[in-house]
Amino acid sequence: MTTSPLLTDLYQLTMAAGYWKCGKAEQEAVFHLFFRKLPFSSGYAIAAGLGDVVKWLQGFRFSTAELEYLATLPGRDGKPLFDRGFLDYLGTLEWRCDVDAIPEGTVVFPHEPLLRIRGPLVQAQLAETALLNMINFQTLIATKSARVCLAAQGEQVLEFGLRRAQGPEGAVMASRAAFIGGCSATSNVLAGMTHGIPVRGTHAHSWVMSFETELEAFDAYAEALPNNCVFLVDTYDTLEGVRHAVEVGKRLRARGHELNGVRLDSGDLAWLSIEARRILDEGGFPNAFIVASNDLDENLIESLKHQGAKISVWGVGTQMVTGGAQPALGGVYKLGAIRNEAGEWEPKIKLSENAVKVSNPGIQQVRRFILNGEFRGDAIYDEEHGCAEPVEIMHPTDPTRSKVIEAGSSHEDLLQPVFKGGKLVAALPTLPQIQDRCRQQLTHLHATVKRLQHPHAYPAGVERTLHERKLQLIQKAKS
Ligand SMILES: Nc1ncnc2c1ncn2[C@@H]1O[C@H](COP(=O)(O)OP(=O)(O)OP(=O)(O)O)[C@@H](O)[C@H]1O
Ligand SMILES: O=P(O)(O)OC[C@H]1O[C@H](OP(=O)(O)OP(=O)(O)O)[C@H](O)[C@@H]1O
Ligand SMILES: O=C(O)c1cccnc1
Repeated sequence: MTTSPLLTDLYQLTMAAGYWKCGKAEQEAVFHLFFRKLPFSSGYAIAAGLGDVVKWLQGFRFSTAELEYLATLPGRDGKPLFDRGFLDYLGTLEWRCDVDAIPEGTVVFPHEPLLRIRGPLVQAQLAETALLNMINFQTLIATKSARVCLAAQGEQVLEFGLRRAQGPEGAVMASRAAFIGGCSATSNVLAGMTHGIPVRGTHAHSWVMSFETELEAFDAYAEALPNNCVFLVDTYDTLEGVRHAVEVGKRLRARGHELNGVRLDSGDLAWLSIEARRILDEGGFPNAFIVASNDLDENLIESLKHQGAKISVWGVGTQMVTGGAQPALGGVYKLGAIRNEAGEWEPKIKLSENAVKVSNPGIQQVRRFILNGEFRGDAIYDEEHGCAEPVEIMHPTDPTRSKVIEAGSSHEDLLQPVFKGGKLVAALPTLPQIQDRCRQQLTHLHATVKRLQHPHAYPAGVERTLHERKLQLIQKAKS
């Protein structure tokens, strides 16, 4: 993954040049990264991408070659866009901001800051685009994966998406995020090496097609790779293919190996899997599993389960790594407060005709309330002012709806320090630990919030006193 600070939009650099010129570059600011709408009409999302964010921030330094490239960029009059003095200043920059983040694998909801960046305005601004790129995509895919894995009800889900992913880096990031959401393994060998994700695979139709007969193809595969025998059975006739797998499986067993399973990749997967199961069981292979693939997603998996499909491993490619019908999460990065010349924090707000787009002001934190092991509600509050007791949260866009947090709830604050003054202060979890966190988190959500369609809305909103200060700021900005 690139760690170049040029992984940004040009306007970040032109604004940076402007901040430098007008003496605001070092002014302290706080930005929050959040999304406004859950993807896939899901009841929750899974935070992901922080691991790559940390690597990118650790490498945040402009190299001589990068500065030389910037020096070649023309303004609209053809003269250099950037002052030499500004480029020299960029050359001295090292990451000095505080970063607080919601740990990867945490369930998150609209308007909750997944990242909070506090430090020199110019640095926080220059990080915006790369942070959005990494968090938006991985949060989208981790959420998709969590939905698919919940639909699979604990059965293995293999991520097969590399060939259909959004480019090579997108594919590796997608494999990482899919693993966080609950996938057991990936077919992407580079993601295996880069992130330590288990790699798995079967074989393609080309293997079968390159032989005269299917039987010959399975025999040759069993000879060459006797410890990796999952035969793709649908090249010519699926159930005939299963019978061939059984025949070859018996010869394999005689050599001291075992037929691991078969893969179905077309046709009616419910009916075929039931028939294939019968053939495998009657043939003496009750432990051979049935893998299914073919443009699967969470809804198809749920439907196949309702139909009684005898599938126990799910291969999911395109829909997993692209997000399918929703190819992007619309996360944004907004200024929450800026320190004025008197040294006080000034809350900032972005107005909009559209209530959902009016940003929350202040230095925000997210407090999650838990009762009897269940997540009961999240309050976005201003850390400078705290939460007023009893805690009341307002619906993000409909202030007529609010919820008072039940007495006796315990709570935890979700944003945790990752960088202090530019230094990494957190011990980063391993990918299996992040996956485990995701699995644990989901057990604390009520089943109705996890429903694939029309889920119950989890109460996540703005704490009352922050809401009131927000209304005052709106009034002030309008007048
Ligand atoms: N029992 C089922 N219930 C619901 N959807 C199914 C069922 N069986 C398969 N599907 C899905 O229906 C779609 C069928 O895909 P498609 O129309 O491409 O046919 P196909 O079986 O793949 O044919 P081929 O690959 O030979 O062209 C796939 O997304 C598949 O996962
Ligand atoms: O359907 P997806 O969820 O995207 O899963 C990946 C797909 O990629 C392969 O098909 P492809 O036709 O590319 O190659 P094959 O010959 O191995 O089937 C595989 O058989 C799956 O159908
Ligand atoms: O190993 C497999 O079965 C596989 C790998 C990539 C894409 N589809 C299937």
